[in-house]
Amino acid sequence: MIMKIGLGADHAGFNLKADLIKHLENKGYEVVDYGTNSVDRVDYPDYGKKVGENVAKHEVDLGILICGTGIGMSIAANKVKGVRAALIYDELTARLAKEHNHANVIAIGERTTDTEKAKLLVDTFLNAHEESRHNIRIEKIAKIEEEE
Ligand SMILES: O=C(CO)[C@H](O)[C@H](O)[C@H](O)COP(=O)(O)O
Repeated sequence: MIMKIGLGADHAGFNLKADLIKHLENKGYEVVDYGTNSVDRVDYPDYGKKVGENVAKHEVDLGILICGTGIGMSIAANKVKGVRAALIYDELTARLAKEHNHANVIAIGERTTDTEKAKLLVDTFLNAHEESRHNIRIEKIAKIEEEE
């Protein structure tokens, strides 16, 4: 089955989002663009929430969020129950976000990561596999949500 990936960005991530959408479509992924649709100033929590909710509802298999640094987007998306959003900034964090943290959302900074590197990080994340030895930790994260 073709993997469906939801992307969201604020104004500071709009251009990188467009580049990543083209990259993912060229690779055969189904892409859902949750905005924003221009470089007009918007608020990143609106897009972090939107993508996070669609990942949590399984409308898409994975989410990719882009803002200036990726930090705000990862904070916002992690407020949605069921989301494990990881800020990735090099090949190691891209790979371990999948292997160790079973991330279902990744966040990248357009102001901190150039386009070619961002494509490499996304590919690294997508090609990595969740390691089952970390299941107990993922379950403990889910339990924190139940305690709220
Ligand atoms: O990086 C971000 C949050 O972590 C966002 O892109 C913010 O919008 C950015 O930090 C500030 O953007 P602005 O263009 O200076 O308003």
